[in-house]
Amino acid sequence: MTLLEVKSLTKNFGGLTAVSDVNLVLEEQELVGLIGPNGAGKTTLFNLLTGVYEPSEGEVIFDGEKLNGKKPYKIANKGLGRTFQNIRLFKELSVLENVLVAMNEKNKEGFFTSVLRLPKFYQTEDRIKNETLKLLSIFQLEEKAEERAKNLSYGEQRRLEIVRALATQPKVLFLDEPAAGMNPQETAELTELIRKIQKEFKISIVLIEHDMSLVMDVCERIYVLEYGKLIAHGTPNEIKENPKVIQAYLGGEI
Ligand SMILES: Nc1ncnc2c1ncn2[C@@H]1O[C@H](COP(=O)(O)OP(=O)(O)OP(=O)(O)O)[C@@H](O)[C@H]1O
Repeated sequence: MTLLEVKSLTKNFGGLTAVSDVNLVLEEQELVGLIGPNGAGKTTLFNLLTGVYEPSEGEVIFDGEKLNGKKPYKIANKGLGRTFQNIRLFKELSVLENVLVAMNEKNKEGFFTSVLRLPKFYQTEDRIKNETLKLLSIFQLEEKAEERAKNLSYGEQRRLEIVRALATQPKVLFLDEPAAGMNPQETAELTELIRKIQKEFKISIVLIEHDMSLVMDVCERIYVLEYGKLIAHGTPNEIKENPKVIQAYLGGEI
């Protein structure tokens, strides 16, 4: 079933069209790549889909509902989770607290339950903590639960960002260059993790990534952007052999 539909999406910044007439679909439980040279419009497209920017033209339809004009937190609550290119953790908070903050919006107790610390409040708190620890264990971060985020290795911080996005219980997870700055070992582990996330959480994933081996390895379909326009889409094998894609990446020197 189609989960997300993007119709003729365009974003202008003054005279620059960063995203131009883009159409794409995302099915349930699909793992899709979004690639393209630097400045192609990939992050802008993520920002349009998650409500950070309003489209200049076009529509974003999620689960049959038009998202245009909705605030980012409303869109997140509807089930679109994301990570950012630059790490955005609360560095002074513990790993556990970082995830609890992300979960908070989804699990808000009634005002009186919270303020009066009724039994339900503690039950909910315990349940959330247990769920969080379970989530952390999938990402091999359980033993670091009490560690401050700033003391984690780079790869661990990136994994924690993904945990935070998953804590909002998304139906679609947008990962913006999750392997950026990772060494080959960390990238290989991340590749496995992305597969595991899709299977265990049964969600759709859209992945922006410059590491082509990662993209070709995990994605079922790939969309290619160049100068804001979609120039190709297809399976990894089709994309690898597409002359327009080769031209975009290698400037015609095949
Ligand atoms: N807020 C903004 N104001 C003006 N121009 C912008 C803004 N955000 C992005 N752009 C421009 O839009 C174009 C697309 O940028 P975007 O960051 O979406 O590309 P990208 O494909 O994600 O690139 P990269 O792979 O380098 O991250 C670029 O020319 C960029 O300079």
